[in-house]
Amino acid sequence: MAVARLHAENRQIINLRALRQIKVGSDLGFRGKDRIRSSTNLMGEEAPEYVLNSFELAACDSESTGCRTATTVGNKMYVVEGSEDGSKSWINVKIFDKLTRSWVFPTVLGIKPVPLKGHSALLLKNGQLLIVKMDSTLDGCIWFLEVDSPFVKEQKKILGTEVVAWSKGVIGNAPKPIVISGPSGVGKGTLINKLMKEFPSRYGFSVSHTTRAPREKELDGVHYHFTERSIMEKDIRDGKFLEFASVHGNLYGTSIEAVEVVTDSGKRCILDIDVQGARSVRASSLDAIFIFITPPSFEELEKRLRARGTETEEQVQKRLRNARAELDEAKYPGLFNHILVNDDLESCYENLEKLLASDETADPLYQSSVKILKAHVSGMESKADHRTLIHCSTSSTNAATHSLLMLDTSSLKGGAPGRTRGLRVYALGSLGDGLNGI
Ligand SMILES: Nc1nc2c(ncn2[C@@H]2O[C@H](COP(=O)(O)OP(=O)(O)O)[C@@H](O)[C@H]2O)c(=O)[nH]1
Ligand SMILES: Nc1ncnc2c1ncn2[C@@H]1O[C@H](COP(=O)(O)OP(=O)(O)O)[C@@H](O)[C@H]1O
Repeated sequence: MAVARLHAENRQIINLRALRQIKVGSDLGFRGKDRIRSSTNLMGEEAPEYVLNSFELAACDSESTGCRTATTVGNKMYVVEGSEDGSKSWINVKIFDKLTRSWVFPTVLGIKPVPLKGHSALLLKNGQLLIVKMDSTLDGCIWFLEVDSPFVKEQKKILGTEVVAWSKGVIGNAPKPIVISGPSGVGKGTLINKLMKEFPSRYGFSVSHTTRAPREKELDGVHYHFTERSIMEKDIRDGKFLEFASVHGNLYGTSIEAVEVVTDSGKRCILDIDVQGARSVRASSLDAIFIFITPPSFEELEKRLRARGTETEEQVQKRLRNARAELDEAKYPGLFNHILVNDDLESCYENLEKLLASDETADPLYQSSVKILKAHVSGMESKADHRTLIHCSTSSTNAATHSLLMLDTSSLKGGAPGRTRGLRVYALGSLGDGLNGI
């Protein structure tokens, strides 16, 4: 019934949409051969607007010339274009300012959906473009380009340029990442190692970048990505980091990729970062659980730090000074969800395990062999309704079929720079492979 009603509603809207379609491109420097589709501005419009163009009309061109979409938001038109040419693939976002009639090349933050052989775009009410990649699995086809979101507005002020930011859409809710902080020598590493050893397939460690020198037994890419300050600073400017901080005189940071490598492997991500980093993650799009590990006494902390024997006396002194500040900052209300005292190692570990188990009832990660060959997205967002239709041609076996998916964007969490989680996808049309009610 619901499916039939949707189809009926959509047929009416197609006609309205035909009248509203704007043809752009002739005066914008596009080559005549390129096809451009434009979506009208949904921002500020009260009435729900939704469309379903015919598949042939809407399907995006994925020839070797690539694929472009153009979406208007206020006085700006956001052009997303990408192509894969042999071994080279590229993706580009540019903005046409209709007032000055000039092109602007924005700072592009986040991880891009490369390769982008073809795509379809739709402007959502929250200032994000929904981008559906073609020739991609269902799990990898949904992306968001934030063009007018609070995050992008803030970055524009900081960077003084136009900014857009990518995030990948993740179907379902994976369990929240875990941020573990605490003073140097309290036992964070020991507890995390124990957890990873006992549950290697459940937890994965976010490998940070640091400018400090490796310790004797530390391996590059395993304990840290050891890097040069100038390289790390450039990557920070390029928006590759979720957070970073200067700790004990060195630069430390969590790259977006470090977290994504873990979550993409279906594991729960553990971050070992300092209190400043924890604050930044709190303010970011990453929806995490924050745990502070505290020592039974300051004397015991000093004893452990010295017994570890990895620091010079000067470094030990610096770490102890910073430890006092961190222990104070941890009391700041609303920063840490849990504070665990690491007195006896076994009982602290047991408490940590219990705490994590109580939060592990989230949905399993969704994996699908269904491939989106071509797609067209159309929205039906209103204040109460955040559903989007994806009209696509799919393939799960050798045969391609035309299908209709509905994407529920009402409970999205996170966003750029990182992942947009909590997407729900429902199959409305002919999709096999157990897709109904994902
Ligand atoms: N903000 C931030 N802090 C980090 C990161 N990685 C490690 N840290 C913190 O940097 C501090 C020093 O770490 P490290 O040099 O390994 O020394 P340790 O804590 O004495 O083992 C610790 O408080 C870590 O939690 C990161 O990516 N970001
Ligand atoms: N509960 C504990 N009791 C005694 N020693 C501990 C305890 N937890 C950790 N340690 C020891 O303290 C030292 C510092 O621990 P580590 O995990 O390296 O701390 P962090 O990662 O917080 O800097 C290590 O030598 C470790 O074996």
